[in-house]
Amino acid sequence: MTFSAGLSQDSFVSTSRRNNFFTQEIEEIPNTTKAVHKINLPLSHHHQNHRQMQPTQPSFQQNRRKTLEYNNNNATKTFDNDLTSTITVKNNERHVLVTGGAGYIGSHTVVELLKDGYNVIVVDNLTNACEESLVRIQKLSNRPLKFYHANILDEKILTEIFEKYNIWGVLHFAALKAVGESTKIPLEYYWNNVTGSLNLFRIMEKFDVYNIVFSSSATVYGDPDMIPVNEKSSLGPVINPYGKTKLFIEETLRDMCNADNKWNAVILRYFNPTGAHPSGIIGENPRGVPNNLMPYVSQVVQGRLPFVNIYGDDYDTFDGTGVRDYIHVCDLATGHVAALRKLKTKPGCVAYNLGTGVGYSVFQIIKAMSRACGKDIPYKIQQRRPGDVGIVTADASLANIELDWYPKYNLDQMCQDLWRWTSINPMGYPESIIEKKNKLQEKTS
Ligand SMILES: O=c1ccn([C@@H]2O[C@H](COP(=O)(O)OP(=O)(O)O[C@H]3O[C@H](CO)[C@@H](O)[C@H](O)[C@H]3O)[C@@H](O)[C@H]2O)c(=O)[nH]1
Repeated sequence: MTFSAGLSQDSFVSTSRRNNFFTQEIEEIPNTTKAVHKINLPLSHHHQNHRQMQPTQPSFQQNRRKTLEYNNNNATKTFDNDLTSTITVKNNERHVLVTGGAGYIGSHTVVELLKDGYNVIVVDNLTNACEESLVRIQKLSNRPLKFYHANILDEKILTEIFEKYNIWGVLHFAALKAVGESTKIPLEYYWNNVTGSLNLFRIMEKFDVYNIVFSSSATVYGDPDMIPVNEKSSLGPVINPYGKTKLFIEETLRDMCNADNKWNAVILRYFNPTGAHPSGIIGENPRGVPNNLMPYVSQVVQGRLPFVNIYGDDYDTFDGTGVRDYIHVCDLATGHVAALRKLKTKPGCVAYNLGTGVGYSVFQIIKAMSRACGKDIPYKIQQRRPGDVGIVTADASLANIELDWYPKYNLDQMCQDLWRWTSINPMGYPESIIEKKNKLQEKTS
């Protein structure tokens, strides 16, 4: 039987809103020695009369791979627009490298990094991310970034990047991330996530770059012995290969920091990221049928899926459905900026939970999404999903105290922002030339 959760309409974002604000032009520049793309960024109406954003040719010699370098010669030192307050760009020639910066959490973090004045280089192989997010990030933050379409397993390209730029630290997001998929193709997960990370760490060490922020997950706690879970809780056992890769990389970083005090690592354990940038311009772009609850619910609202499967209503929770600690992706993003600040104090290896400390059940999530979109949401109660636990919430007081980081967004805001992003971008990001080519190559190989 299918039920439906409908609540009074608190706020409604019209699905008729469409994002025609961004019109990306990508043009192949015929050049015998370089395969480059030119990106023309659209202008904010605030700036159209004052300045022109002109793409420039990449200044580096790279002729064997697809590399994009976004540039904006006329970037101003201060700016304001309707999305950000006035921001002073610091004069800091040092860069941070963001692996996986085109993905969901990475892209929102890059916006915050650019706002905070960092010079950002993104490395992303675009397997689970879209190049379009990078175009939009620059629009949002009104600052350029540099992008390498590359895999972290590629020692040669990483070496070139470290040779070329004065890199101060690395934010390491790049990873395969689907729990279910990891049980089917474990070798891919160990190869990409573990070997890729080891490759990155070795190259960092070679170039005397010892500052890293690592994207970990609450999954490292396994089935936690106490709720809310704090950083002193025991780690593992973790049953799926995805979670094992996170735990192994954490352990590697701890060993590296213990062995050599030049290394500093801030490990961030995310709870359940959701929402999207409040502008509705960047957000999560799941490929295929989403595994996670929030994007799944959102596709049900869109009519792309018929109903929400509620995996179990017999847990020992107040309404029987699973309870999780959902956190707005923009709060996670500011957590990374706080982590970089922490790295400047040379803390050794430290781990922090990033969550709100508040748990919501599956029923509460469906109701909150219903309020955000003003529609009834059909659902069906199903068997428990294998591997799920009843309740996981964070004790994030360590991050509050030591990082001076506090989440700002509540559940209704998370749902409203998610729904705004979904309404404006019903099918996610448009595919770039690179992604189309990748797909074609996958089909023909
Ligand atoms: O279609 C769905 C999907 C999920 N759920 C339930 O919703 C809750 C949240 O599930 P989901 O969104 O899949 O998140 P988690 O299973 O909590 O896993 C997330 O959070 C973990 C950290 O806690 C990360 O390690 C994972 O990568 C990330 O997917 C759970 O109670 C699920 O049983 C449903 O009822 N129906």
